[in-house]
Amino acid sequence: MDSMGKVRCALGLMSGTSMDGIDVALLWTDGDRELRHGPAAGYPYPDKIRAQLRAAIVEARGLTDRAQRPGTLAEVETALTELNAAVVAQFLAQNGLESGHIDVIGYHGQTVLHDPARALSVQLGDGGLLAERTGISVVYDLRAADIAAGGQGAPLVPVYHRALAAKVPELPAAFLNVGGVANVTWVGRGGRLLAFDTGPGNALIDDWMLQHTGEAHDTDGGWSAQGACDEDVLRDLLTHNYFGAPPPKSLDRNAFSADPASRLSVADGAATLAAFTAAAVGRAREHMPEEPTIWVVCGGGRKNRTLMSLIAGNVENAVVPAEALGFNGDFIEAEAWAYLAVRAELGLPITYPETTGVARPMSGGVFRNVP
Ligand SMILES: Nc1ncnc2c1ncn2[C@@H]1O[C@H](COP(=O)(O)OP(=O)(O)OP(=O)(O)O)[C@@H](O)[C@H]1O
Ligand SMILES: CC(=O)N[C@H]1[C@@H]2OC[C@@H](O2)[C@@H](O)[C@@H]1O[C@H](C)C(=O)O
Repeated sequence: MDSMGKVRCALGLMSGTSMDGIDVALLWTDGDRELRHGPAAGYPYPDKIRAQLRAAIVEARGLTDRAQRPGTLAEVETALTELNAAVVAQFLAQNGLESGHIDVIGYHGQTVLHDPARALSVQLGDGGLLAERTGISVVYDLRAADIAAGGQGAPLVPVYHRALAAKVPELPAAFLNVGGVANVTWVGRGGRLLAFDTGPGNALIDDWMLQHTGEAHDTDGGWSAQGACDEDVLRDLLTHNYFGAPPPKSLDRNAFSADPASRLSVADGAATLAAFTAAAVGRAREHMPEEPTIWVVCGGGRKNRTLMSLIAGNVENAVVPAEALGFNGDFIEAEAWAYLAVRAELGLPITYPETTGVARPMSGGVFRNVP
């Protein structure tokens, strides 16, 4: 498979479950092995949008169809899409680019509901409006075809992790993304894959910090480093039947509750919730065919030093931030959405039985060309 296809210039737009903002990354790729990384940048959500999204998540609980937009959902979707268009314009200007330089945008949007048991995963984001505003073709709703075909609709980043694995000295390797939720991709020799959400990532820690200190997260793990894990509470949290369940499996942002920790001090709560995320990563090993030689950690959670050392205590072999292999750990998911858009345009698979449980490898995406 040395034949290199046509290289396309793709822009990935990712807004993850942390609801912190929009990550943008440029990638030149043939949708296969050719990867050339361009500039990347993060644009935090304004407080107003963040508050609207928190309300939207509550409203979205009642949805029964991914296309429904009752209540404020339609208004929030339009505001969010306009914001993404403004961010694209800003990103292009900051990097001396014009819309004509970009072949395609891979647009994730914002997940407001993920319930694979009901074949429902809803991302707010209007691809048609984004194409109109930016003058660039858009591929979006990349989870839709997979979930309609009986897959989990998540995680989708594994096919990109597999492409990155070419840079890992020895397989099998695990790519661990610690965002709001945490997900892992195990890449074996010959590109064999296994992927699933491991459990909580930062979401419980973030919510805890916001509630008790008004801070958005446990910066660098400072609070958790001062606290002690409450083993009884941790045991209680780990009784959830998700961890022993075999993959495929994926999670909603709010699948777990921090209630068992409610009596703890701020520092002990942060330490216990970090220990919960790390222990869930440890439990993920039960499902892997072989121990990874290395754990490559991406996503904002890799900046929580307490969490990183707790993860290291729950796995065998090395745990390194993505930067150790030359990757930009803040933008792997945005790059992945650029990569997925190109694969979708080429009709290449983006999900597999081993990543989402879909019956056979599937392509996906909804396409909106420039009007
Ligand atoms: N300096 C830091 N110290 C501790 N945690 C941090 C730091 N910087 C970011 N984070 C954490 O990382 C989170 C953002 O991570 P990231 O952008 O990878 O998540 P996401 O992409 O929104 O989520 P997902 O992968 O679930 O879709 C923040 O909400 C915060 O919890
Ligand atoms: C439904 C949804 O948005 N899921 C996210 C979430 O955040 C992490 C984990 O849960 C993962 O399954 C997924 O995101 C990544 C980008 C993915 O699909 O690969």
